[in-house]
Amino acid sequence: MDKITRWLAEHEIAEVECLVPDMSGNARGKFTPTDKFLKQDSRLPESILVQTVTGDFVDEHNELVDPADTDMLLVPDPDSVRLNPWANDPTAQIIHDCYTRDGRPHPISTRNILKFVLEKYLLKGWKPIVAPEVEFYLVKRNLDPDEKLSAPVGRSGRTEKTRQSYSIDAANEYEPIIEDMYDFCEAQGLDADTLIHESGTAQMEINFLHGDPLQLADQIFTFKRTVRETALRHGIYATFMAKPMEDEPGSALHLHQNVIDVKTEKNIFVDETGKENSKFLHFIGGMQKYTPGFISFFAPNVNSYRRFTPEMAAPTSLHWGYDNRTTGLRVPDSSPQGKRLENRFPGADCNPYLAIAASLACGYLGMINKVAPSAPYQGDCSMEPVTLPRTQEHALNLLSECEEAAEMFGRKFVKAWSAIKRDEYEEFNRVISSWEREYLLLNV
Ligand SMILES: NC(=O)CC[C@H](N)C(=O)O
Repeated sequence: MDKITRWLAEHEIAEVECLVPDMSGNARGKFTPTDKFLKQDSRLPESILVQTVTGDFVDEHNELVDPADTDMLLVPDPDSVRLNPWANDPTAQIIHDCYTRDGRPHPISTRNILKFVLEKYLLKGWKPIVAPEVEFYLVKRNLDPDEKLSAPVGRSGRTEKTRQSYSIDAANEYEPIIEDMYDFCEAQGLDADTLIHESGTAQMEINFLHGDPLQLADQIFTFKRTVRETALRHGIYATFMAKPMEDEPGSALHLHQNVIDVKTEKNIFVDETGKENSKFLHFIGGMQKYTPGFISFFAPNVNSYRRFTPEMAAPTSLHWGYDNRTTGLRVPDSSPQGKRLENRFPGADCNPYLAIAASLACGYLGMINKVAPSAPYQGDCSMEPVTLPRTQEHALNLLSECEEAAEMFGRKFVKAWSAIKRDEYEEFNRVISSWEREYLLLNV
């Protein structure tokens, strides 16, 4: 706490945002005046952990959280203290770890789930390293959900024909927003590296520098808030929805991952001569074998499954390949120390703690169980049959059959996640879509 106290004093902080990521990876919490924050233990009701983008989850059977909705204990993580650059008064934002009242890491906190997976690595003397890339769209403000909410912004009215990844002119068009975004990132110490204009109109991608998985999950959590806030200040919205527009590419959260030996800090995916070794192949094998069971963490919303279509550089099957962007698992060209696997399955809409935890869990299981991968895929993999689940229901059924997911994430967590996501799926299914009305109302 000393480190935090000093930091708050140094920055003359008046208020502290005590933040906890919810099930969707969004920020929940409370504001506390600094003096109160320093004097009291922080507490919040346990039920915020089961909140999602669709609102509060009603725990009918009182199984997931304590029926009395007791407070859980919050412990601020000194490594997550950041300035909130858009607040009026000097404000700090601090991510908190959640504990049960008897002092155990809370089993339903998504940040804890990532920590559980990292502990498994540590027991083997390993430390994973990740580098995320996050895509998002800037969209016009429109509060009517029946209208095309997500019309992209842009003077040039680019269409599919003129779609250009990496276009500097397109990125320049959004320069004022992007400049503010960078300023805010810098003020918060986020390692946002390069920004490019992606192939969708007004679609951007930010690459993060590689580093510690928990730190980077915290950074993405903070970055999403930052991007939404910056866009609002410019009178537009930013969306991390996986597939916001039918005719534009979806948005991904690609994860580059490798593992180092804690003692030597050497990449365990290569041997002394720099050649990739069996651990690397088993890591890939694990990603192939266990991704179906864990896919609901890469694709957490009903909309996420619309992204898995063969066009637009999104994955549709479990193949892997060398420097092949049509496969869901890609081995980029690299130096030996940089040998890594890019997981292209997660959508930008995922909870970064859970997506990173799931991805590392699959690789870990592959190494532990020595799972052999298929042969690397050559050529255009988007021509292959779609084998990834196309619905949330299918993904949740795969999760329920995956004993390893319950072992890695904890039974209570998987139960909570499944209950919440099935509930959302049922709610979505109740809604008669405009497509159904258009084609079926008068024709069947
Ligand atoms: N940068 C890319 O490779 C495009 C990825 C694509 N937008 C997806 O949804 O997966």
